[in-house]
Amino acid sequence: MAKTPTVFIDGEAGTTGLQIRERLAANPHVALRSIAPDRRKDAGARREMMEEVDLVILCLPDDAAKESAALAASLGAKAPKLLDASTAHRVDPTWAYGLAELTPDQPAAIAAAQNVSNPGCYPTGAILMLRPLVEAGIMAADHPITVNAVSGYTGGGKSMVAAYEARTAPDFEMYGLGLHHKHLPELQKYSLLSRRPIFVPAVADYAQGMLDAIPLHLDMLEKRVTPAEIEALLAARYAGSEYVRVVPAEGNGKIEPQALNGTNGLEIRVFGDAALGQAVLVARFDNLGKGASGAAVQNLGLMLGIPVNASLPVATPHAAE
Ligand SMILES: NC(=O)C1=CN([C@@H]2O[C@H](COP(=O)(O)OP(=O)(O)OC[C@H]3O[C@@H](n4cnc5c(N)ncnc54)[C@H](OP(=O)(O)O)[C@@H]3O)[C@@H](O)[C@H]2O)C=CC1
Ligand SMILES: CC(=O)N[C@@H](CCC(=O)OP(=O)(O)O)C(=O)O
Repeated sequence: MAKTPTVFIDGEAGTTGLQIRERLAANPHVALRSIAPDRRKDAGARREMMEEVDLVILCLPDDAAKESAALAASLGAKAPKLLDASTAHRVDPTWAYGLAELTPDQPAAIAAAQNVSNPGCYPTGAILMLRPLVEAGIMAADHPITVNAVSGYTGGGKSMVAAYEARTAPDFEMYGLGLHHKHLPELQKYSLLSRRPIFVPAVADYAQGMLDAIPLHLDMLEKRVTPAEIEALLAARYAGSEYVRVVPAEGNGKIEPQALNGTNGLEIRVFGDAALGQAVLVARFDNLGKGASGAAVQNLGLMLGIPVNASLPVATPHAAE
């Protein structure tokens, strides 16, 4: 019988690490290994662990992730596969970008790669909406794009969770208004945009759930299309996808961010008015699901060639439409 692959989660006690652990705990196709809590930041202990396992998931701040990647590289041929949840390697051409729905070839690229970078939460939704429009020649690569977004406070990791739980953080806050948010390089690169987008994120007083919203003036696009035609193009692009769904934008022009919490799902809607020539593309997903830990488990399944459940064992969607 083939050996069960072994996995070490470096940063397993953090927000992303804990959720990955929860998704893998009952999976009989993978064996999780841990370092004693008091040695978890000890480079020697981490290097020894890396030598033993088949794959390491880095759930660490960027600098610590770079340090871990260097430790793995120092093992040469004995280096495990790496899956990095941080921002450190997302536009590094020697790492595969772990967004399986990016192109039809991406799952195979992730499966074959030694090192995979898990995407940023906000770029995941925006890239999946923009790239098919650029590839189809509907949107020019230099089209001026703005991405407006909101995240639950778990997106800021343990320190932001603590600030919200202590009631010392604002109920709602826009940020990134210096226009240098760390997600911009990957958002621009994988959306195939030549013009730097404007990104306006916000965080609010709820734990989990994300919306990315992209307003479009349709007469400024390369080809005249209606909101329904954009919806049809995206629906055809993601037909058959296990996790990404294009959903009719019914209702009263409202959407809340928490309905997919606990799952690895991502929904795309095209709100719009053909007569006005305007549309707003909206992606909804769990920042800790398809935005982080769910995507990581989906990638781990591809990298190890094993079946996985990328959603939590008991997904707890927060609200119905
Ligand atoms: N939260 C989210 O929605 C998302 C997060 N990410 C990324 O995942 C990574 C982890 O984020 P998140 O889980 O939110 O962060 P947290 O702050 O919740 O967790 C980080 C963990 O890393 C540990 N750690 C810090 N430095 C070291 C070190 N030198 N060696 C070993 N362990 C260390 C921390 O331990 P201790 O607490 O003891 O210091 C903590 O357990 C980040 O790079 C983030 O950008 C990616 C997508 C979304
Ligand atoms: C609400 C909040 O602060 N969110 C974080 C993004 C989440 C994160 O740090 O993770 P990834 O870069 O790995 O996606 C931020 O805007 O910096």
